[in-house]
Amino acid sequence: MLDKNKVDYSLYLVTDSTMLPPGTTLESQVEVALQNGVTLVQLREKETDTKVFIEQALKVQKLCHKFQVPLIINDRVDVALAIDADGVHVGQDDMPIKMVRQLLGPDKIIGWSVGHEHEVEQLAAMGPGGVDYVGLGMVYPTLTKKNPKKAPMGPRGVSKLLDKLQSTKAEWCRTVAIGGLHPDNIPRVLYQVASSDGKRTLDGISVVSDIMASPDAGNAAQTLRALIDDARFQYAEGLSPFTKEYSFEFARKCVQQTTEVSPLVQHITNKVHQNFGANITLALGSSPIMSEVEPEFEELSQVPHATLLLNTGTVAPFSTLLHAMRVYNAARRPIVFDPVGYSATSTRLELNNQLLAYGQFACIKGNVGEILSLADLNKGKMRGVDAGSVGSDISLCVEATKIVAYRYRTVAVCTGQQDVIVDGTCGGTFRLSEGSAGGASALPAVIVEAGEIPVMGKITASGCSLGSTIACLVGSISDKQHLFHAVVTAVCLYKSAGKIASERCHGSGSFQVELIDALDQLFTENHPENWVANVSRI
Ligand SMILES: Nc1ncnc2c1ncn2[C@@H]1O[C@H](COP(=O)(O)OP(=O)(O)O)[C@@H](O)[C@H]1O
Ligand SMILES: Cc1ncsc1CCOP(=O)(O)O
Ligand SMILES: [Mg+2]
Repeated sequence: MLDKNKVDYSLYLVTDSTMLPPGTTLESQVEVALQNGVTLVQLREKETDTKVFIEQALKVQKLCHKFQVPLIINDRVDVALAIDADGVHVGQDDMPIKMVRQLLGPDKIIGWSVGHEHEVEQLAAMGPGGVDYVGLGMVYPTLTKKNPKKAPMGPRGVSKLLDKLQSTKAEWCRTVAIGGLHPDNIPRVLYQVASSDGKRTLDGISVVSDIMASPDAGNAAQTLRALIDDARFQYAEGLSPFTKEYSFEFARKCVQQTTEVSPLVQHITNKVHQNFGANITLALGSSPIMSEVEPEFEELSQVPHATLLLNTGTVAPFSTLLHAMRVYNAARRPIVFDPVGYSATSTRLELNNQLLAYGQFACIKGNVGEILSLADLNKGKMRGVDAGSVGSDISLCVEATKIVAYRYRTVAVCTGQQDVIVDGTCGGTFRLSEGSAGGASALPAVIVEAGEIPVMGKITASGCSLGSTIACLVGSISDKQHLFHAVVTAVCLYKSAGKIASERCHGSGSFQVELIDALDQLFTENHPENWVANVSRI
């Protein structure tokens, strides 16, 4: 007899026989998946007639019994009743939960597809007698769901739904994430998804194509099982010791590589920054390309060492920003995100939040106003795109930068007289169902400074151009090299050039020109030990 409180949701297979590879059947795929660690099965056959569906359900049920794994039927309450399945999964447009419960009785499992906070409120209002678990998503785009009604929400969107489950006290409700989940993004999703209070993490992940469409479904399931059991998230190699000698050596190598590979830096940036950013990119031995033409994004992203600078300064159309982000994420090429004027208007806030909810960024860079707002530590909204007068409290800046780095699993940079850089990518562990441990405060952080350089804050697009600089250097590194160090190198280089330029210039007009000259010079000479900016670990 099923005890629905003891169900293991960790690896939940949802079937789809339209994607079976040649030589396999629905049953053969399910069987090898069960042999290799699947803990729950849902029969989801949208295009099958009732008679065949029941035949299939009985066969799959036999397999599930053999492995003592519960079988859930998608949508068809009648089929579930007819074969005495363990539960039913319904979507938002299917039979209402109350009716499903009346038909199934209290002991069966009811799952619901949930993508919006108000749906969580509804299930909370129904109490423990309603929904037993929710499928949260979709996390990433997937071909499995044809014409999806929901936009991908990314790990951040899923976390927000967990927050809602917490605030509505729906503690009985179990959760799995679904949509576009594969071995290359699952550890990150499991690590990243947690309620803000850290008390709620996912109970499992749900996959369709990764197993059903695999020519070796056993191996696919085993890989997923291992990732879940390993409970570790690893973005890059462990953090190297941050000694001065190591930093110089890394910086030299990083500049050298940038010269050698000349990264293509696609800029989707504001009009104010375009010319300046292109010249800075050239000074750093890289190739700028300003493009907002969606059909060419994919081709650009495939160029070796392509990098994307995504700057929301004069707000390119949302679809363009989103498309570029998807393309570069899919190509596993780095994106440097500069949410200019993040909370200056509600339009910007909404747009930036949507990008942040879905995408994965190598680096998020902002001025103090932007980073404080991103960390929810800014009182009130920003007045414009410049930092304003909020920036004097360095410990608050460090706290905010850590929150941003942790929340978005990125290298976060907060600019100002002192630049704060925090590494949120270095890895960690997750535990299904047990809440998230650790947190932002333990992340490695450094401060880069070269004294007060007021003129740096007095030219427009100086922050944006730091974004270009970061993108150039980040574009040059390999997967195995440490992203954090590349960002630190870029920030040091830029700050050092700013210091030199400020001494050579006659005012903010000539500062721009001197800044490009100084960057060019420092980059060409490549002697990081002579850079004037100081890096200190905090
Ligand atoms: N008072 C200052 N002293 C030294 N460097 C500064 C100062 N203000 C800004 N910078 C530098 O200028 C660049 C732009 O920073 P900031 O003005 O904070 O960003 P934004 O241009 O996005 O508003 C960064 O590289 C930052 O380090
Ligand atoms: C003035 C202005 N308006 C929209 S974007 C922009 C440039 C902002 O540049 P930065 O963030 O580097 O100061
Ligand atoms: Mg800026």
